[in-house]
Amino acid sequence: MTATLIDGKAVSQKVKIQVKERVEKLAQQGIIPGLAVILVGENAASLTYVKNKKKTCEALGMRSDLHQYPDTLTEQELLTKIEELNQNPEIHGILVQLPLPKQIDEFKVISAISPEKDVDGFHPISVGNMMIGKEAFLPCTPHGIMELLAHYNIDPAGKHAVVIGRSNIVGKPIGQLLLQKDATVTYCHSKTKDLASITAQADILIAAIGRAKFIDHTFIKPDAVIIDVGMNRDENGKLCGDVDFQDVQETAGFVTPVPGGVGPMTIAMLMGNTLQSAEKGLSKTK
Ligand SMILES: NC(=O)C1=CN([C@@H]2O[C@H](COP(=O)(O)OP(=O)(O)OC[C@H]3O[C@@H](n4cnc5c(N)ncnc54)[C@H](OP(=O)(O)O)[C@@H]3O)[C@@H](O)[C@H]2O)C=CC1
Ligand SMILES: Nc1nc(=O)c2c([nH]1)NC[C@@H]1CN(c3ccc(C(=O)N[C@@H](CCC(=O)O)C(=O)O)cc3)C=[N+]21
Repeated sequence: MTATLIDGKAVSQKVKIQVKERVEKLAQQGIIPGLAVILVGENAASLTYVKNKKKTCEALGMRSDLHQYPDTLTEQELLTKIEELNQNPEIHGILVQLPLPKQIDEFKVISAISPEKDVDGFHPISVGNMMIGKEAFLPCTPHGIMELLAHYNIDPAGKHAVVIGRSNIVGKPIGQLLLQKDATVTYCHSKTKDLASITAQADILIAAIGRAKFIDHTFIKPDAVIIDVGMNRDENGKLCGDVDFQDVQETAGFVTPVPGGVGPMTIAMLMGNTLQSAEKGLSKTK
């Protein structure tokens, strides 16, 4: 038996259709959801993400402004720009593309974004609210993964979920969201000993490592759900995930491809958060 494909592209289309309908409703009241994306430097992965976001915003009738700067930008210049966007009523979401050049303190920058416009869900207030299960913008990649699981009727309750990676943007928050859905969660990272013996116990395995095709069938339990977050280039320069997609086919129960898995869901969730921010702004002014 080959694994069932978790089709992130198809699920993201459905999400985007729903977003588009709500954008059209807002437009009748004269409001266009606006996303501001700040890109400092020329990180290749960031450029692809930025391009996809712009395209999607346009397709959904949303506004997207790209603010692009050379990697010599100072921290103060960036903070001034963020303050200006915080004040701009036509902008409902602000996203600062990570990583930032080393002269800029990432924490300072993220903390400067108004939590009401923090559509990435990276502000400490958003993170705190998410942790205690209160309303917050959820980080797009983990939120997209939860939507994928729900769409395929994969209920995390009582399952052993193993997360490889503990970054603030993917690893840590996906573990939290799975915990909220009653999974038993184990985090692994670069200091974990005997990784394969732990991942082999996973009913749901989340790979957020950043190493091309690192996870093969020897890491996984038969019929496990494998979610591949990685965005890497293989030896031929082709986009690939952290999972060796071909090699796990006969062992896994479900698997996400790269491209076409988690990535498109990340974009769809970002559009959803920006729309939600615009809708909230409207209800406040009423
Ligand atoms: N599809 C999407 O929408 C998105 C994809 N990505 C991609 O996902 C991947 C992860 O991103 P991100 O979380 O930002 O990456 P980080 O580099 O911040 O984190 C990588 C994590 O993997 C762990 N790790 C590294 N090597 C090993 C190893 N040999 N064994 C076990 N654990 C290891 C690290 O451990 P330690 O903490 O000990 O260093 C770290 O916690 C990247 O490929 C990125 O491009 C990211 C965001 C969105
Ligand atoms: N502040 C911030 N927030 C982020 O969410 C963030 C970030 N910085 N920095 C970089 C990473 C990476 N990331 C991706 C999202 C979507 C795709 C994506 O759309 N991938 C598609 C297509 C890729 C292609 O074809 O090139 C796919 O997997 O099918 C990729 C990568 C978000 N990140």
